[in-house]
Amino acid sequence: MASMPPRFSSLRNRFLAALALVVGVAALILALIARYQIAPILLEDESRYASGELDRIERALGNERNHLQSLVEDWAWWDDTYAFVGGTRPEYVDSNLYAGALETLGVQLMAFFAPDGAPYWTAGFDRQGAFWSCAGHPEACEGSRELTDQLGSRIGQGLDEGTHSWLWAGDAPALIALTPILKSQEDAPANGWLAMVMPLSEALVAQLRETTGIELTLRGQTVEGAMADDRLERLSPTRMRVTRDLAALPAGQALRLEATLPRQRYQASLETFRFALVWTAGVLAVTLIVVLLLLERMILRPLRDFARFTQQLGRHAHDQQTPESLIGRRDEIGILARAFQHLRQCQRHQHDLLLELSQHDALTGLANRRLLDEHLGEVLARAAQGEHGVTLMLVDIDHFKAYNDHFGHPAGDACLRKVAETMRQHFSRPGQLVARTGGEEFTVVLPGAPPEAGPRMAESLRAAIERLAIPHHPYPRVTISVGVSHVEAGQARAAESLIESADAALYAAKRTGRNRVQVETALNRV
Ligand SMILES: Nc1nc2c(ncn2[C@@H]2O[C@H](COP(=O)(O)OP(=O)(O)OP(=O)(O)O)[C@@H](O)[C@H]2O)c(=O)[nH]1
Repeated sequence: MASMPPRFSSLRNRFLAALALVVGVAALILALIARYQIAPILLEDESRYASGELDRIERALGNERNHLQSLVEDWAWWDDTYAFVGGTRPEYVDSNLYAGALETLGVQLMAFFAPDGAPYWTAGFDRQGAFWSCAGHPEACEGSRELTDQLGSRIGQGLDEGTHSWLWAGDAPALIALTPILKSQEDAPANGWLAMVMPLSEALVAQLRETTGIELTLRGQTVEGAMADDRLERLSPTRMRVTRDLAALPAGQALRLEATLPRQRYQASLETFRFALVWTAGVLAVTLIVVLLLLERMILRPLRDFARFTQQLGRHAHDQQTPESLIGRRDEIGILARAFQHLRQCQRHQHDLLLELSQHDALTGLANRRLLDEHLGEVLARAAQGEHGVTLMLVDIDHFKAYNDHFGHPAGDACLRKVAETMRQHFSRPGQLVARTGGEEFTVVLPGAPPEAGPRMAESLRAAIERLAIPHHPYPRVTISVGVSHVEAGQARAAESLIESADAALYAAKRTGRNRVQVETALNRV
């Protein structure tokens, strides 16, 4: 008999386990997507943002550069300057190249060059802020000639006659602008070059910080080989440092732009992603719960009821009807329940048929010996308990061989059926049983009949058969002989004994002429 499945193999638990596995795999895939798809996109976006911020600083620096270029062009295209480098205006030094003038311009160094790049005049401030102004190299007045040498050699190598500007990444970072000295009105050749150097001082950097809103530093840096790309260093979940090297003089040096930026853009994107994820997970979880509840209600619970019902059938309640809650369903479970019900009905029908066949005689439909034995055993047991007495009759058709021989076997069968039907009608009360126990021999069990009723009832049967008036040959009609035995209420008597007595009485009836009833003699009683 089938039993309920072990806990784990129940449909519900297996489904839940499979679901947990699917959810786990989905979570893992989601984590991998977040790690290898989403996070790189967000980080890439963050790098773009950082580079954009550096671009802004560079543009702000460019504005300073433009300002310096305008300044140097103003001075270089001034006729006094042209005359000064031509040697015809020496008072230019006193009236223009003094400390206050350079401070006002915000310039650290002004260098006038001859057309071949040789320094003509330099004026500026040294590291300590001391002002100098002298002809030729700054060295001549104890200044550093590193920058003027660099510019001089560039002029010497031949520059086109436009304005040039560079970043300076020496000891003190600075902006340089260099332009040819030209006459303002006439179309005269350049009379040399003027360079102005504006320090990228702490004040200027502070101003850049203010205009861009970015925390930044500028410093000279030695570089080897090609200029590296922007470098981004994530310092913490909320801060990052981005670095860019800007091409600068002298060769091998770069001006390093370093900005510390907040990571709120990345954090905000991450937060949005998490928010979407949490809500999606929440909606999915609620959906899953609803699906599980529906599954439990629509499929699993009815299936469990069905399984429980079939188990009960196996154990005891064989006749129990399939519950209406299952039969009445319109879904597949209802179809299954109805098909099951139909199968059970067929099975019951087959069972009844088999029982009928195994307990009844095929020709007459009367009980057979098996049913007789069962029934006789039961009524004798009740008789032994004093419930009632039992009368038993053995009935045999007289000269039936002769009947068969004369009328043929099929007619013999018809005769047997007629006799059997008459006997059935005769003894049709509850508890009374007529069995065919031989070819033309029958046994009748009559519980509850008093001892004196047996012979009377047997006689009545005999007369009824005779009244059928079934023609015989060479005898006038079909008759029967009956042997009767009886057991009284409260007496214990074996079935064999009762049958033997009736058989002996039947034998006596045959011997004494047939077509008669013979009751057992006391001698036959055991
Ligand atoms: N037609 C038919 N005949 C059967 C059937 N079963 C047994 N018989 C016949 O019943 C006959 C019984 O004959 P016997 O036992 O010699 O008894 P009898 O001729 O009735 O003689 P007595 O019993 O002494 O009166 C046999 O010829 C069997 O072939 C059956 O199912 N159908």
